[in-house]
Amino acid sequence: MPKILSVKQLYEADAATVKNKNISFIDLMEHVGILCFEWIHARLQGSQINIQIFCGTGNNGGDGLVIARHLKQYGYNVKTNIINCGNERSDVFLKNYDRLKEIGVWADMITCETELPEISENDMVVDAIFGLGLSRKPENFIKKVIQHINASNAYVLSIDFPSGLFAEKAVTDKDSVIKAYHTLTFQSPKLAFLLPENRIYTKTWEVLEIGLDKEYIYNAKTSNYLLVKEEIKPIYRFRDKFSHKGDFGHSLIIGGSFGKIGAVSLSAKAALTMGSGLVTVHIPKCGYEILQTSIPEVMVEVDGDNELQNFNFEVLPSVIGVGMGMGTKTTTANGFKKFLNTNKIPLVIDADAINIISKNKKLIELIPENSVLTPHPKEFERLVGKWKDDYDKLEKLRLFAKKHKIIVVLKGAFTAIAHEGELYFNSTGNPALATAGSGDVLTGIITGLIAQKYHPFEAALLGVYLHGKTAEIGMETEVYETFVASDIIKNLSGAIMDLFKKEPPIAESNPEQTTDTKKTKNNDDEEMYI
Ligand SMILES: NC(=O)C1=CN([C@@H]2O[C@H](COP(=O)(O)OP(=O)(O)OC[C@H]3O[C@@H](n4cnc5c(N)ncnc54)[C@H](OP(=O)(O)O)[C@@H]3O)[C@@H](O)[C@H]2O)[C@@H](O)CC1
Ligand SMILES: Nc1ncnc2c1ncn2[C@@H]1O[C@H](COP(=O)(O)OP(=O)(O)O)[C@@H](O)[C@H]1O
Ligand SMILES: [K+]
Repeated sequence: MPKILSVKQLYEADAATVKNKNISFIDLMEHVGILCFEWIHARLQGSQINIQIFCGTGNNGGDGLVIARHLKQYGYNVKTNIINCGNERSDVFLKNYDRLKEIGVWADMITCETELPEISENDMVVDAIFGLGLSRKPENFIKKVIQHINASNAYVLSIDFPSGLFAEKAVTDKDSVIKAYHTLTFQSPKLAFLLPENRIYTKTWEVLEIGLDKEYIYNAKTSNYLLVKEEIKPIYRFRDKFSHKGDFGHSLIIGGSFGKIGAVSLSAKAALTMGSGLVTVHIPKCGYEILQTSIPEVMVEVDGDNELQNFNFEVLPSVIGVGMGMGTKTTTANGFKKFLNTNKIPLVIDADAINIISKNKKLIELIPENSVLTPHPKEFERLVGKWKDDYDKLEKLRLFAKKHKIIVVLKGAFTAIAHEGELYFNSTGNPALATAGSGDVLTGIITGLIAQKYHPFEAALLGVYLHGKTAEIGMETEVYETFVASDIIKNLSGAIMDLFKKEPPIAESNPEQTTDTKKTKNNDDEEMYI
């Protein structure tokens, strides 16, 4: 599973690569710079626009100088600006400065505000001011440079990081960070890119595999991972020829109230479509006919007139998904508490069931081990209280799931699945999923998987991944706005088939051989410059 490495680990991986691969750091930087150059060249195809490269004086700036040299050698219009960030100049920065001079290019040294170059909105800016080595928030003159770039409206490509964005802690001054269109980041996805509070600093990003020492990365310990197809595929189980519906479990979906029967209907349909052998819904009477006519495959039990009261279901389910459209009225809340007191069946807890638990936190202790909670951020906040920033939120998530021995699926653009102190960030999905009932479908999918004896943790990983993939498939024929929750269910089959679709072979990146790139992209709708 792609690891989200820390800054310290990335520096260690660098050192291990230099040591074990018998490659000098300057050659490694050359390799990295060429990968970035190739990325730009593939998109610009020789276009004679102005490219302005802003370099710091550390190794991020060194990358910028390598990019500048190769662009220049390919005949691009390049202007290289070196920002005097401090007294330090890294060795490889200086070497690359000389190499640029050797091909007859003198970079402009910018040391104060009055020297800031004009940037047209038609220019392309390459931001190589700070990367991993950002040690404090940019201030004074450097902050002015960053603001100048941001105000230009030019397309900004950041190298490794948008300059000014910390890798592992929150930004305290929004005006001191580059707002990139796209970021080419090296080797590992960065936690900073997965957090909603950082969304303004890079619209899109992708990982360039730069060939750092595999053994180091294999052994590196982390508790943050990016969830990608290669890791999901082995979780999926094929059906045996002689299997029958009894092998695939019985999902019970509990929820609904007057006006919100659709939520249960979506969950039930999703559990069924995901392969649950049987599905029963336990709903208030007002939903009886709706459910019976809309999903004939599903069995219906009723309880209360317009909202649930007793939770006295008669079936013996393998798993229960509970909370969708349920409401939090006192009668329902009391019935739910009684149910939690006696229940031993694994649960998938969503929406109002989470809200009821949040109002009476003692109920958390009654949640069976390995149950799955699927809050969106607001529901999670009701459960654990406010957080300082998104890093704090992730720590709360990690601790909450570990302490209560449950799996928490914190929904969002990069849904985070917390299990045993580790976090798994989903890589699929897009804003088409920001639509009514999308979460209800996710609960149904996870419930349907647990019914089929997937471990709840595996069900959460597979369910979240497939849910996101349906929206990517949807965008082959639709736009974000027209995609609705029922389309998620419709595309589930495509999402499963996609797991086994043959991808064109991806060459592995090797620092000694600079033409190969291996990429992990965060989305498909990256804005091209041309
Ligand atoms: N493994 C990999 O991924 C590879 C990484 N590579 C590249 O190396 C990059 C990391 O390079 P790096 O370590 O030299 O740090 P970098 O980001 O250039 O900044 C350090 C300089 O900035 C300064 N400085 C910091 N904050 C400041 C502030 N607020 N205001 C003013 N100054 C500030 C700091 O000064 P100091 O804090 O020491 O005073 C120092 O001079 C990485 O992002 C990637 O691009 C590839 O080439 C090879 C493989
Ligand atoms: N911008 C986005 N990118 C990817 N996934 C998203 C995005 N917005 C929402 N989602 C996904 O859509 C689902 C929304 O769930 P939720 O907020 O509970 O919706 P509802 O309450 O309408 O059912 C979650 O799985 C979430 O991860
Ligand atoms: K940068």
